[in-house]
Amino acid sequence: MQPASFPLSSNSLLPSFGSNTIFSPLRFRRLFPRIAYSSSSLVPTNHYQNYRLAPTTLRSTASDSVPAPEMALTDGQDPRIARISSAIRVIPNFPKPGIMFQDITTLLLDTKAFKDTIDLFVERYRDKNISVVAGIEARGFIFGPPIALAIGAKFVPMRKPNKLPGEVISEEYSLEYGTDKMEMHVGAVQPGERALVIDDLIATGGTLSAAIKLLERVGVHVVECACVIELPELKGRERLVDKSLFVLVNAA
Ligand SMILES: O=P(O)(O)OC[C@H]1O[C@H](OP(=O)(O)OP(=O)(O)O)[C@H](O)[C@@H]1O
Ligand SMILES: Nc1ncnc2[nH]cnc12
Repeated sequence: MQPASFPLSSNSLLPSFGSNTIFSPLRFRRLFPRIAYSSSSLVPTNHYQNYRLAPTTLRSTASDSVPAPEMALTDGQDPRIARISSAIRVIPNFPKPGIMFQDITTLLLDTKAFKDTIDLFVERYRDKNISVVAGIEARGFIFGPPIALAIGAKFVPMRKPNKLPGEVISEEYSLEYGTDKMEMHVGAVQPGERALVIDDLIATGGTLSAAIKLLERVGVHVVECACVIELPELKGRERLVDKSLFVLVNAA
């Protein structure tokens, strides 16, 4: 039996920025200036309603401020990461004015980048005794199942209210204005199981923290949360408190 929290240390395949992030936009801009992310600032107000475009240009990200030795690791960065990052499209003003929407549908069109994304997660989580991959609606349903199949875990959907047909347990979580709810089928997981929670993106962290609470309420050990993209300005990572978060790309 493995210890409750195994060390997910970085290795040569998956260099880290100190936090569990393996891509920084600053370094990416240096390497690929023509396909760098739009340099928006994101200022939180509430959930989606909130990624207001501030009228500034470049700004540093959390990843930019990590100590030099950690940055040096990225020189040997896995070449798959740059392709994944460049395959993600940013759509300004969707679904509301001021929001820079990180659109992963273009990543799904790039068969190599999509496969690399899944492979990077599988390389990290195989042999970690994970029996549950919990995917968050909607885009966690895209990345979760192939990872679950590859590591020999079951896939458990974490859904928005009134979508699951069976008996559910729910967890309400707060947005800046109002609340939302996440649901999971009763009996989908058993106490003592080890879970990975997967979504496409972490912004404020409210969604992931609700998923963690839901799983922990029924005695599941959440080994780690994983996302393709992090919006570091929104500090969602802090909301996960002591839970480890692994992301592939930081969007600034
Ligand atoms: O970290 P948070 O601030 O909680 O935000 C992250 C969530 O927001 C997005 O989903 P969205 O709410 O757009 O729902 P959808 O996947 O159904 O479109 C994203 O896919 C995450 O699930
Ligand atoms: N900027 C963003 N792009 C995509 N999904 C999001 N969820 C919350 N903020 C988002």
